[in-house]
Amino acid sequence: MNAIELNKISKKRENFFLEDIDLKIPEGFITGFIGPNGAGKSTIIKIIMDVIKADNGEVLLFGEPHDKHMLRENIGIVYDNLYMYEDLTLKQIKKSVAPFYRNWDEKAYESYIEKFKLPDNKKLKHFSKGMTMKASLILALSHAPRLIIMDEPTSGLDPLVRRDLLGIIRDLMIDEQKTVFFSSHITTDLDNLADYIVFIYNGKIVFQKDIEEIKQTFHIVKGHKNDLSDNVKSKLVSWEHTDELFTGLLEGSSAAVDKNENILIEEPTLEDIMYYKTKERS
Ligand SMILES: Nc1ncnc2c1ncn2[C@@H]1O[C@H](COP(=O)(O)OP(=O)(O)OP(=O)(O)O)[C@@H](O)[C@H]1O
Repeated sequence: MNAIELNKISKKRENFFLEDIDLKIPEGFITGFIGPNGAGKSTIIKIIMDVIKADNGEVLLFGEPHDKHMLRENIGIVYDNLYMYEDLTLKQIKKSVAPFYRNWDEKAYESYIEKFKLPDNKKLKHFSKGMTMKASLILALSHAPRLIIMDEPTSGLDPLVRRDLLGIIRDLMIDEQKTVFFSSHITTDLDNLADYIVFIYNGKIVFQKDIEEIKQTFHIVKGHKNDLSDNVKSKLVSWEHTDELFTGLLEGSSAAVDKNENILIEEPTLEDIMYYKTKERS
């Protein structure tokens, strides 16, 4: 079953156009949603959450069209919005939101408070950014949603807090088999976490693949500039070079270039793929 399915979604904004977006987010996995600033990630998340309407196309959540009840009960959204409640404690916020959820699980809330080591009787204005993000995650998790959507949860966090938060998400998957849809322009967050990657650029989906397929599809190719023949160039998505050396991204079988023993083939990071794919298109 797909947790999220977008069929031919379009949305026009002043200087931006989301065009014919088809997307399938499978249940039970972590899907990373990557793309540079302004690519359209938040716009798509807002369309999924019914905060803004698409001009055309269809959104299905667990196979059903949008409906307020289904959205509230089944989706936990985690983003940087708790600053609106900075004069309240997490306990006070919890008291006001819990009655809206049929499946609110007070025991789960308390165990997350303990696990994440958050003081829930302290005003949010005294929380660090990382603590606020964990608070948002606790509120989302405590109503037992089937799907957790995180919009840039790690942006603005220092590397240690980011690692801590990513560890929490990983543990959630081991313990509870949640479905997570996680947008980030910090691709290193997703290198060892995501099962699937959706890559968006300029309002278009560049690819959606599982991590294994990505490893088989993309290769970093390196060598001396003299080995950057027209034949090698024709196989590369894009490349760059100094006076001596070149580095590029190959999409497809590495057999296309590995006959040349001076050429090195390496596994790319998601950042490499995003970098060279956006170079191709710019
Ligand atoms: N309310 C709005 N009205 C008009 N244009 C908008 C509005 N919100 C966003 N945009 C434009 O839509 C485009 C996509 O923005 P969006 O926030 O979806 O990108 P993003 O991939 O989430 O980027 P980031 O990583 O920077 O958050 C941008 O060009 C942005 O300027």
